[in-house]
Amino acid sequence: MNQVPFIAVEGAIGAGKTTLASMLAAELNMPLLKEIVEENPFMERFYQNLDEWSFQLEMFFLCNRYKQLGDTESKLIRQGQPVVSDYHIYKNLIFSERTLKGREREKYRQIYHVLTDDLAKPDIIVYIKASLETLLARIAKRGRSFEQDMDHAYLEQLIEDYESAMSSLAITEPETTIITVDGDSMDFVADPEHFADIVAQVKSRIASGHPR
Ligand SMILES: Nc1ncnc2c1ncn2[C@@H]1O[C@H](COP(=O)(O)OP(=O)(O)OP(=O)(O)O)[C@@H](O)[C@H]1O
Ligand SMILES: Nc1nc(=O)c2ncn([C@H]3C[C@H](O)[C@@H](CO)O3)c2[nH]1
Repeated sequence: MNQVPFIAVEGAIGAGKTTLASMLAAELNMPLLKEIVEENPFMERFYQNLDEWSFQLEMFFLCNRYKQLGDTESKLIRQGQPVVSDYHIYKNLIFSERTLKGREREKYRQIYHVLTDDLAKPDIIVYIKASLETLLARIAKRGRSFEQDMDHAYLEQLIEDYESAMSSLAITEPETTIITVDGDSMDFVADPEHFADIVAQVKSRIASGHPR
């Protein structure tokens, strides 16, 4: 691995990505790339009517992430600086394949590939895998109003979509190391030993060397 790793934290809604990414960035003394969700003007309407608002919402997320990652690439990654991000660009496809249909899905796929195929890919993905019960508890704890009536079937489906996505990334991006964290049993917030265990895994992958 490059001595200056690009680390992305991923997992379904409420898994703890931002929390863990912030903790890792502080612990490893790396800059944090954090997505600002509240700026998305379609969020509330999307959760009220998925079919009507999916395309606008997915395009907004895609354009924002493209800009943010493009900037990060030129300011940090290409300058030899490490970074910890609270998302992987691939999540756009995980969500859009679930929320879009027909011509919109096809058009979105094409735009996704045009925009993202040449972006830097993370060296390490820390994938927080958590059950529906855990995700619902964390979504309730965070208390964003637009997420409180989320369809459980949608969330359950996303858990499966994340599982498939991580399996396909392991094949299509073999140079990326995926560290899976059991988000139900590993409480990196409450238990310092659990966090230390995750840090040790990340450090060992960095030390093991793996060209980007
Ligand atoms: N290991 C944990 N134990 C207990 N609470 C946690 C844990 N991780 C995160 N939380 C809490 O769960 C809520 C969701 O966490 P966070 O915002 O980090 O999730 P996320 O995966 O970034 O969410 P999103 O998918 O919406 O971006 C927050 O209130 C956070 O404080
Ligand atoms: N449809 C859709 N596409 C995405 O790319 C995407 N990324 C995040 N989210 C939702 C999950 C949380 O509610 C909230 C914060 O992560 O935004 C998304 N929803």
